[in-house]
Amino acid sequence: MNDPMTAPVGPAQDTSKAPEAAGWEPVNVREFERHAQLMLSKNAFDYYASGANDMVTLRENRAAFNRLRLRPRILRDVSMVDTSTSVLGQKISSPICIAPTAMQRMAHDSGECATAGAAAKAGALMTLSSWSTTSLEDVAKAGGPGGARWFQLYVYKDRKITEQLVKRALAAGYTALAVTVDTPVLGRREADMRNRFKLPEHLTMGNFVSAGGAHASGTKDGGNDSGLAAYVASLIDRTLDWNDIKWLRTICGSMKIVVKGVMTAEDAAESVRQGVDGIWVSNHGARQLDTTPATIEVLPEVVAAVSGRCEIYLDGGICRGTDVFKALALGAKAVFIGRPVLWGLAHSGEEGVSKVLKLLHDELVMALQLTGCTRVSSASRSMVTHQTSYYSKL
Ligand SMILES: Cc1cc2nc3c(=O)[nH]c(=O)nc-3n(C[C@H](O)[C@H](O)[C@H](O)COP(=O)(O)O)c2cc1C
Ligand SMILES: CCCCCCC(=O)C(=O)O
Repeated sequence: MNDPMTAPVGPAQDTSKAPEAAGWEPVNVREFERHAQLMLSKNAFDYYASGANDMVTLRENRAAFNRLRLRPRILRDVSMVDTSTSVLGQKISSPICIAPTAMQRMAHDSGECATAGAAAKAGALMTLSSWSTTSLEDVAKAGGPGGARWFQLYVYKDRKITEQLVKRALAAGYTALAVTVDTPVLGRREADMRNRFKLPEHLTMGNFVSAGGAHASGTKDGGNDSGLAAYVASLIDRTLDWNDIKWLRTICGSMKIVVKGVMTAEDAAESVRQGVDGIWVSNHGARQLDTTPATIEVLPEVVAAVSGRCEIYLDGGICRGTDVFKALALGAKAVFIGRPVLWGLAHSGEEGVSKVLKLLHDELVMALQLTGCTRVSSASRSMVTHQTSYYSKL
């Protein structure tokens, strides 16, 4: 297996098969996606890009942001803008954080290490997937001692494996566990079914190498189906409930606990009752239950139910600085981006991720300036309205 820290530029960056991609400097996230489509194998691009079933929610995650209108304030000296903030007491340079996405080495040989390097350079928070193609220890090393890092947890049926993973994350300096709660079974991703999705043979699930066998390969023979769905069905614990969150608290040491995948006021209120440290509003990038609402649409009900008792984060469909602004204005403490990071990786590894982070950061700064805000906490509820509110006043 290649050492991800020193691996040569891999086939994903070979533009000889995609001459249209050579020298293309995308100017927005959607162009990074189009570029990635030219560069990546169909197996990899479809896995990264698709949503579940008819992808209604995938479209909604974007469309709902576009239905919101901004109400800018004027004459407020925006010559200096400060985007810094904090999550769970940790200072970060920007409210734009990195969501966990599995198997990043399909996008670039340097995969998760490149993402960690770019995050550390930008002072951004990175969340590493349980299903990383690099070990969590190597990713921590790549991010360096100052890097802000959370670890995303999938709970395995084999609780010893789960417990070891949690202990390793603690030892490696991850400061929070983002427990993903929306994935008792894998969503129906039809492109992966058609492609009979498989993790390429030269890659492994970096956190499970010592567990060996199916744990490390990341896919099982799914027959005519996606190998990922078969892997999840055989190894991931679908009995997960609130008692497991209590159990995780007993083994996670100083790491905080964030539940990732909250979509209703009821579950937000229950999460607070159960004493979680943070609530992550997410529909898993529209890859699990299709026809749920967009995340930005459910944010207000979650904010109301939580009523300031813990931090709230949001992901899903963010690809503009104005999207970030809208989520902050509606009560998110920070936002997370999933696919945009993969598109940056596919473009040019660490440099590509840095470019995506900078692009979104610059767009956020401009959104703040043009709405009359000099810091992220100035983005307020009154600055966002639904497009229909203008028609109702006619
Ligand atoms: C290719 C891919 C892999 C993902 N892998 C994980 C994962 O391992 N763990 C997890 O909790 N969420 C995973 N997610 C969901 C993301 O963390 C996040 O919720 C979602 O991507 C946000 O939407 P966005 O891609 O529109 O930014 C994955 C998403 C994608 C697109
Ligand atoms: C227990 C479900 C694992 C899902 C695999 C990675 C992921 O979250 C995704 O593909 O989406």
